[in-house]
Amino acid sequence: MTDPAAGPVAGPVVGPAGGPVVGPAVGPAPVIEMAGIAKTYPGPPPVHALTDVTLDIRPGRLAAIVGPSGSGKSTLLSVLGLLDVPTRGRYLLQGRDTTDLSERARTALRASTLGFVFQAFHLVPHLTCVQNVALPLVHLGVPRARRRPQAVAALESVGLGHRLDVRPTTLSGGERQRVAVARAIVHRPAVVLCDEPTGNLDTANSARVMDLLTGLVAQDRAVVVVTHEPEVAARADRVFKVVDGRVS
Ligand SMILES: Nc1ncnc2c1ncn2[C@@H]1O[C@H](COP(=O)(O)OP(=O)(O)OP(=O)(O)O)[C@@H](O)[C@H]1O
Repeated sequence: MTDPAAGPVAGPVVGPAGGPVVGPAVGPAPVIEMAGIAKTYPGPPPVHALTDVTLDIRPGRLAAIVGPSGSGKSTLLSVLGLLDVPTRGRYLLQGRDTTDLSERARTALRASTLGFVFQAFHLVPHLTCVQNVALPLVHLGVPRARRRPQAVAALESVGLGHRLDVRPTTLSGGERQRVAVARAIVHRPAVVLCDEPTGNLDTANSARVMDLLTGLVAQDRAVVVVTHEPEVAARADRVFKVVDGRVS
């Protein structure tokens, strides 16, 4: 597993055994493998939000999840993000079966392996940009002295090295989302999960955020984007279509 406290934001992803991720001719080994995943919300009445979902996500790839409203995209992202537990099926993250993890182990795995970007940014308004970006490092127990340099490096990597100590409320929407991207990558997660990351942005800022996300892909991270926007999906290496809880 990538050591989230190991240093700068950029750099090659390594495999579970510490060596480079080397896969079959089809591409690098999957970082995520789902087989037969189902999710039913109990209700009443019960809602079968996901049915028999089998997919894999590979490093160095941008995957888009598209589909009509209510089709199950957010549910799929929640399961991928270890925020929700499937009713059935198997979910391997970096080769580790997540199905029977305790809540505590699930939270720890989520914190070390995954980064999140949301449509509405979800920044803490009373913290500065650098404090917001350092939050995942606090949760991972990174020593205080190492947090700021890592957060600064992450903000520099999204072009915000000059806005370190201001509050995000003083920034534009595009800048706020770039802070959110910095927060998502500061601990060097293997996978970045994004829920409509450009949904609140104009065309120019959307393109800039997508450039950042494709830059992560170039660093061998896996990026997964739920989107309604065809121009975002058009940049994906793989598009998963969700219809009535089934993925194709
Ligand atoms: N907590 C919940 N309890 C019960 N049903 C839920 C819950 N969350 C979602 N659902 C239902 O599960 C189905 C899939 O919802 P989901 O939010 O995953 O769809 P979506 O594709 O993300 O939709 P949208 O594009 O509108 O955000 C819908 O029928 C929804 O009403």
